[in-house]
Amino acid sequence: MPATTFPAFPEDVPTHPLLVIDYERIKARNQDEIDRLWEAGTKLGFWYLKNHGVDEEANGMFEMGAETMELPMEEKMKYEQGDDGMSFGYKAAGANAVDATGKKDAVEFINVAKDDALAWPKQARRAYPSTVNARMESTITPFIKKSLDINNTLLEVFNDKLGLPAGKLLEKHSMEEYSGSEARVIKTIPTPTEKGQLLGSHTDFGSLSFLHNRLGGLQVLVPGVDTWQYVKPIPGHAICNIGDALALFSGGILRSNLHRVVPPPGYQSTLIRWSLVFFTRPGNSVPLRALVEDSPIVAEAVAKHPEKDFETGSTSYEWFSRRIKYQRINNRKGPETWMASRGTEANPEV
Ligand SMILES: O=C(O)CCC(=O)C(=O)O
Ligand SMILES: [Fe+2]
Repeated sequence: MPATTFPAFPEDVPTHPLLVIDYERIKARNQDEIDRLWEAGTKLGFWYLKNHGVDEEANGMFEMGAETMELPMEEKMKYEQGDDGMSFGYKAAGANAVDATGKKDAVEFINVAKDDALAWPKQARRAYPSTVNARMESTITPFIKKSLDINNTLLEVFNDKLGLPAGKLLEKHSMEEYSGSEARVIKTIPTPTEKGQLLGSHTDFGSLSFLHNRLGGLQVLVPGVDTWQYVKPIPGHAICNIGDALALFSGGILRSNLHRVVPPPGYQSTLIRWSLVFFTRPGNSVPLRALVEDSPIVAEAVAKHPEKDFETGSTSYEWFSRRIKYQRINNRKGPETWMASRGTEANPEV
């Protein structure tokens, strides 16, 4: 079972401070807190979230992840994602590239679709290992429901700040429509000689990510700074970030920032690294484009930058499955395959 206490993040390693947003105050629609969330979402696209009330469910998810990763490889591979662009299921370490050279990633993970968690005991999208099924009702569905609740509240706040009609962003993330929304538990075995990327530099594919980290390793590339900087895990604080879909809907006002995972610093590099994410993504049929007809604020942002392209011509499903598919080593033909997996980071103006 993953440990719940960890050696501290070393003091002499520089980190990038994120704004700390208090979820209780956001829920109460405190204007100062909303303004700080807006600042975080528009400047870097990353922030800490405290008072989110999901620690217990997150601990259960880490246990589910550990139980799953302990299954024999042959068993896990029965639930592998495959090479066609589906994300749900198991991904072995080394199945994805981390860069254009085709260097392999080092992270193993299990992804559970929000659609399966909400439909349980019916199967919506795919079957899972027994360790997932055993904890669907007790652990996974409660974690996913709480995470959805939090991300939906944040979406409502961004909706209003963007001057969109009430409920517009929630409509694009309907609970009923199938989507790429999923929970992910990631395990990374320490690799003493590895200094490079464990999970390649990327922007997130959907709208909002809600991340629970205990060891360091996550790094962000802050606008205007040319070196990667660690984000230090803080107990009880989730790390939240904006993905491509919200950046596109908002005409680039909200920022989908590059990030990656490298070995944790100092003594932490000798430990198994566990992380947990819930990704909120738009419904499969939703076109990814700036919502210019719905908000003068978005329309103005787009008009100010005619050089930028917010018309992807893709639905959320197409965007998401393309990115998953071309990260896969099995689909690799050359550096162009990696380029085909890129999102808004390939268009750094967005
Ligand atoms: O493990 C982490 O800290 C980050 C994971 C991540 O960025 C992702 O899965 O998209
Ligand atoms: Fe990510």
